[in-house]
Amino acid sequence: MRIEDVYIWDINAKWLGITPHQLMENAGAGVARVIEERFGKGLKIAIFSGTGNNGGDGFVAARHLSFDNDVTLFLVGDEVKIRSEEARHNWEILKGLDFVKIRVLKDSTYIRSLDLSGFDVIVDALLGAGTKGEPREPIRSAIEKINEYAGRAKIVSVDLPSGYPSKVQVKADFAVTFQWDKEEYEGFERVVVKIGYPKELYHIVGPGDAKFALRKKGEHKGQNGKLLIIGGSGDYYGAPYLAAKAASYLVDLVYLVMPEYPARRVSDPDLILRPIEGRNFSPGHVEELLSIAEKVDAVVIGPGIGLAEETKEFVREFVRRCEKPMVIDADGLKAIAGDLSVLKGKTFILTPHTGEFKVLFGVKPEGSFQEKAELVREKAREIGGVILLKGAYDIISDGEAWKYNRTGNRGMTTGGTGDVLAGLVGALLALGNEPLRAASAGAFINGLAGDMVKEGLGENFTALEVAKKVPYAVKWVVEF
Ligand SMILES: NC(=O)C1=CN([C@@H]2O[C@H](COP(=O)(O)OP(=O)(O)OC[C@H]3O[C@@H](n4cnc5c(N)ncnc54)[C@H](O)[C@@H]3O)[C@@H](O)[C@H]2O)[C@@H](O)CC1
Ligand SMILES: [K+]
Repeated sequence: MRIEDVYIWDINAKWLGITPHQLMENAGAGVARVIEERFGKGLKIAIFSGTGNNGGDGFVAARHLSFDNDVTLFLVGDEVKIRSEEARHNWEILKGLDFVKIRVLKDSTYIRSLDLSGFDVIVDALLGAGTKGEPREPIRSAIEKINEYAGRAKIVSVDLPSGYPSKVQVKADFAVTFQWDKEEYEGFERVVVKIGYPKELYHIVGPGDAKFALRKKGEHKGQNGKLLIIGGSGDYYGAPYLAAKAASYLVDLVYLVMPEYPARRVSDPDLILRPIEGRNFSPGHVEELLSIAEKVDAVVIGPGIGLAEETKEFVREFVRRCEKPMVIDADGLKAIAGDLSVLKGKTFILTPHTGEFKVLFGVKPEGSFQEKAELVREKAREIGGVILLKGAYDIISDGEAWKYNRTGNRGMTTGGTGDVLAGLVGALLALGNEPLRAASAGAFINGLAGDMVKEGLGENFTALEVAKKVPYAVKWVVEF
């Protein structure tokens, strides 16, 4: 478990309706439970809380422990700094209790003069995951004060020893950390307590994934992604256009390369249109496309590209030689189905629907979404890349983890929504995301945009409307 995942899962938990109040209650109750399990009851307990949510867990623990123990709560800092609603709520409860003694400590000199002898257990809830830099006063003095009692009283840290990883940190007997043991924490004993996250969080794609994937990478033009989209054939210009349109909301530059015949139908100032000679892509275009690919961060190949033999050959040759991360979609998938070896050593995402999946791998995904997920994972592992299987639940795997996305609705069976998806996934790749995250976040945003269209129009809409809702979906995600 990485701290980055915790950030994402917290947001996804909120989306599932799990409130910060519930999490804090479970966290504080968990700390109290572990203390009583290890050390018994009837204890004299000092709890040091800071003004963040780590301190909030301390307030909750104080209440739980007060039932069978003698509890003193030391608030280190000014109570007006208790900002989160859940921490404030628990602080107000504590203030109304007569059996919990409360002392507010703002002055470092006073903290240094404190006498904590007589306490059996000291709970350290000063600083947690929100710590920035070295501990500052008066927290620093409180940490040093607690450490004077190491060996004399049992010291239990909430989430992690306050001050970690700087030099000045609480010398804890152990830390009670929440739900998962975080890989990054080391050097202290950790006891993990669950705080009510459901199993879904391992697999569900939510706004957390999308928010993380959308973080801006730079302030200058070109730093936030350049994407190449290769598609179109004969009369088909809609598919690559939709992919490009959707992508243009996320990245700085979209190069749309189409055969000149369909390209004549497109005029859009948001896109850089590069027509190439002829009605279809053919192997003669490979060099030209590879040189455009040099300039971008990622490539989408396949929307509307058609199934002419020369085009299939072009796709295989391009994929075999392109070194950029790629999204391969639609007819592009059919082109490579005959020779999956072109994917060897590449960074790529395949975006098949059920039928295309069957063409690619010779088996049809069937059964529950968990069963389908196992199959997708198996095939992703075999080909060494990411597969996004489109459906009522989109399933995404990189061969190790699998995820599923629930946004979207029946209206999205309309033609072209898959092209929008391919464009979004490509854009997220171009932003520098790892393929599993790009695919997951793309599926989420695409479905959310579709759900927003449905709110206004019902279930009869077109893919262009979905593409145009992308900025609204992105805004929603960023603000969530
Ligand atoms: N879903 C979640 O995020 C959960 C979080 N929980 C608790 O919330 C904690 C994180 O809460 P917060 O994000 O509020 O962060 P913290 O409580 O770790 O600390 C933030 C506060 O400390 C101050 N601060 C930061 N760095 C400092 C420094 N170097 N010296 C002095 N003061 C400093 C900040 O100004 C802020 O007031 C976790 O460690 C955990 O204990 C739990 O309630 C369980 C669920
Ligand atoms: K702590």
